Amino acid sequence: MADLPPLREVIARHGLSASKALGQNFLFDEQLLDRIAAIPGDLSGKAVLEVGPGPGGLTRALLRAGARVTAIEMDTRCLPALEELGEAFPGQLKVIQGDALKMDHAEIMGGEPFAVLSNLPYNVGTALFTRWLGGEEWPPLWTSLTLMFQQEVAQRIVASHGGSAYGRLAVLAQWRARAKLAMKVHRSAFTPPPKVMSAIVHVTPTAMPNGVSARTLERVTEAAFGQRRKMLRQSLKSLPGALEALDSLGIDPQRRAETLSVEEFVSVARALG
Ligand SMILES: C[S@@+](CC[C@H](N)C(=O)[O-])C[C@H]1O[C@@H](n2cnc3c(N)ncnc32)[C@H](O)[C@@H]1O
Repeated sequence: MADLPPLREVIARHGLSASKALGQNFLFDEQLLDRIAAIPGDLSGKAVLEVGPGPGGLTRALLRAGARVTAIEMDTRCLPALEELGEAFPGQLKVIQGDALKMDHAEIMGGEPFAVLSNLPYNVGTALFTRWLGGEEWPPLWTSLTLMFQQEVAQRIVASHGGSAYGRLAVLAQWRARAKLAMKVHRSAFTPPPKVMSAIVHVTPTAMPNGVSARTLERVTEAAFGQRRKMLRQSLKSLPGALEALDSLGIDPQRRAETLSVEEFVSVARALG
């Protein structure tokens, strides 16, 4: 196995001071990085998409685990460090420079199933998460998502109905996938430390319920949680057929959005056709 220099040395040698504009907070603890790389299970020989490798901390853990990694990084300053890493693991690492939000990931991965691992800035992470979990096509080409979020967002993704964390993100993440909180990561593990705690969410696709369109479900949750303090009879009023759907399903229109389970949202969307 390749003998790699410590990450701090790599960063110093390549002058990779963390850029605030690019949301850079680096992880240096290699044991922690190995534990993160182990979350999706055995990656040996598997295709992995890593978004935002930065200086390559998680990347080296993935390569050590035997994964074939395609990494998309926006910051050109990181490329020489990633190139060095690629040389230490011949044939295992492909680096693509650019904005992951503007790329077709399935195409980049050559149509082959892949696991996604990523530690991204909050806004980019949420945008990609919504994209990976949205759309009518299911199952997706990705086999799992292992993503770092600020802890509060991670809790919203895995939330059950009945609480204030439950909302559109939870329904999106749970109606045809299993989402669990895999690991909490203390802010002090990052350089520089962010203001808030982080957590890693692990998502795996499940079967898509029959007769439901992703777009319709999205419209229902958008309307319901858009006015989450209101009763459904008010918040869903603007959606044609929604109040009739509640009636036919025996769902009390005086309930509020956060009391509806994921399954109940799915049945409302199914009734709307
Ligand atoms: C929070 S840092 C994490 C770096 C490294 N993975 C780690 O854990 O130490 C996020 C990385 O994502 C990169 N990045 C930010 N926005 C991006 C985008 N839209 N596409 C690709 N990379 C992006 C940043 O340049 C940065 O290297």
